[in-house]
Amino acid sequence: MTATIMFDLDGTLVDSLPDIAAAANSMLQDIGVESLPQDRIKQFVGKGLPNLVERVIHHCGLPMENHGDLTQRTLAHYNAASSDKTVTYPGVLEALGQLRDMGCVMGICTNKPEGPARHVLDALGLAPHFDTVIGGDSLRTRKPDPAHLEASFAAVTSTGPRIFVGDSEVDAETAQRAQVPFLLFTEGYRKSPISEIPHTASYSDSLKLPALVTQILASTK
Ligand SMILES: O=C(O)COP(=O)(O)O
Ligand SMILES: [Mg+2]
Repeated sequence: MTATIMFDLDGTLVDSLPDIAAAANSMLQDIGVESLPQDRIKQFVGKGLPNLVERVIHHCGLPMENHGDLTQRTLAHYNAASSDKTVTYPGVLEALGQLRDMGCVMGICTNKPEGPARHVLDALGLAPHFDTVIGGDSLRTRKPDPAHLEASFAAVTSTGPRIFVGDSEVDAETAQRAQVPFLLFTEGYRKSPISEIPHTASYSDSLKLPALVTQILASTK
């Protein structure tokens, strides 16, 4: 038996924070506001770009009426440089190759806008592993709405158990609401202790992923 596996992108397969932070800080520079440290911006990642900009506006005490304009500015900066400093986490390419060899069908369910998500996957050589990419602006809703994950599974032809792999509280809530087993990557952008994030299993080394998927397949036989 094989599995159908949806993956979160930012903080799970790729460390994209440097490019996300650079885009947000370029937007702040455009309007003459001082840059924020990368670790601060990390706390704002997870619920999509419009939400990140909303949190930057709130943090900097800027008027919320500029949200639309500042979101477009940030997206433009991000589209211009979404893979400059972004790297694949160690072991990810090997693990994806092994899962593919096991016959798993895989896709991306990310809150990153679909355009830059596809660009990053292409630039880092990850795209061939995935049969679908559903971004944070692809539907009228996004994670933690389970409809985002359900639409991602519905977009691929698959058999066998479903699994979701992610790094955040948002991903855990999405999996729980969709009633899908959840594998938590502990080295991404989570804000809470691992013990407070509901998960089926967790891992810090992506090379462990194929074995964890095999365990879930064995337990669902
Ligand atoms: O863009 C975000 O806020 C997070 O993206 P992710 O869903 O791939 O983690
Ligand atoms: Mg993530």
